[in-house]
Amino acid sequence: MAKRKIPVVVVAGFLGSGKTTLLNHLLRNTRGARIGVIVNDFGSVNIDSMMVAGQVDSMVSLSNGCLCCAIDVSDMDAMLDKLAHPKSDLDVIVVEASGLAEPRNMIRLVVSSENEHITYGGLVLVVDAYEFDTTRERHPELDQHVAMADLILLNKTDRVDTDTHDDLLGRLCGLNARAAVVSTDHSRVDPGLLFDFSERAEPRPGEQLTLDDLLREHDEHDHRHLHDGYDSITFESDAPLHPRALVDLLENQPAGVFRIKGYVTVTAGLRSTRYLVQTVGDHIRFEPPGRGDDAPGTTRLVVIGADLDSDAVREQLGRCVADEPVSADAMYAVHRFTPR
Ligand SMILES: Nc1nc2c(ncn2[C@@H]2O[C@H](COP(=O)(O)OP(=O)(O)OP(=O)(O)O)[C@@H](O)[C@H]2O)c(=O)[nH]1
Repeated sequence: MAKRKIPVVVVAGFLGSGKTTLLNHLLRNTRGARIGVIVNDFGSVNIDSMMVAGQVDSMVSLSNGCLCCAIDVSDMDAMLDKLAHPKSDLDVIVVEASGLAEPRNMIRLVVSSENEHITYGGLVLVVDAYEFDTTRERHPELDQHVAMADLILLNKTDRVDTDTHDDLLGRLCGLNARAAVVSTDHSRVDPGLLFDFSERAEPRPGEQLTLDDLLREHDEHDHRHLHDGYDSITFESDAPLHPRALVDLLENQPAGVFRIKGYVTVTAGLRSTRYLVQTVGDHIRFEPPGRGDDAPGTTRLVVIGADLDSDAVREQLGRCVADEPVSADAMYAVHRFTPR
């Protein structure tokens, strides 16, 4: 009997909307399914791949650019070939696009693949309920992304009140009457909703984009990409950081910054502590580093934003390095942002 083709599900969503959180949730709730992932990060250090490391059956990671433009169909094929081959017993491949990727291009790359073991499995779009309207003001094309999706996760519902949630839910359903829209907190969705996508050789005509549409639009090259104007800066340090200085910087971010993520070591009193730190807009969170933390002791942060002054950002981060002993109570600054 012919082997079933492996569905390739594309997960997209603006910076910080909850894509890696979704991937981690799926990997912890596989129900026996074997999952391969392709992880793409905009920065030169792939923090996302570190955040899912150790949980996944097979992973390919690509950093330093947006999957939607940094690669062509043959590059995508090379990545898919690593995961989908005759001996591969994966049940699904999840492609986590960078937060600045164009979903249209991602779909095109998968649909145009010549790998005979895969089939396009649909687009899952993660929407940050708290940031959606602000982001949409800067990027009206988010409406098109919503319209293209097969499943929409209205995520971070814990950060908005019921009226805002209901209003947003109604608008998303209005933009895409075909897709299921599911409200989630920390991307906790029934995995069956993603893995049961039926085989689909191409986006369904009349309902979203046809293959012809995808290919034609890409040839035109006249459309702006979400990542136009965005930069990413990587900051690395072997010396630990001063927790209060770091929190001060995160609370008063350099102009243009939208997203910061990475691993930090902070020191206070006699202790050094390691965290995974993340900001989305003005929302800050410090968490235990988890299994993917492959360089304990060092700090590696990726800062993403529009029109950033790289030297100024690096200099500001450099000033957070603790160059003399730090009193133990400086750690309270961080404790305000750790999950209870
Ligand atoms: N309050 C709240 N925070 C959330 C929720 N989902 C995710 N987060 C947090 O939002 C931050 C960003 O989540 P990620 O899953 O890394 O977002 P992402 O879309 O992968 O980010 P990029 O890859 O940088 O685009 C993390 O600190 C998450 O813990 C949620 O439902 N509620």
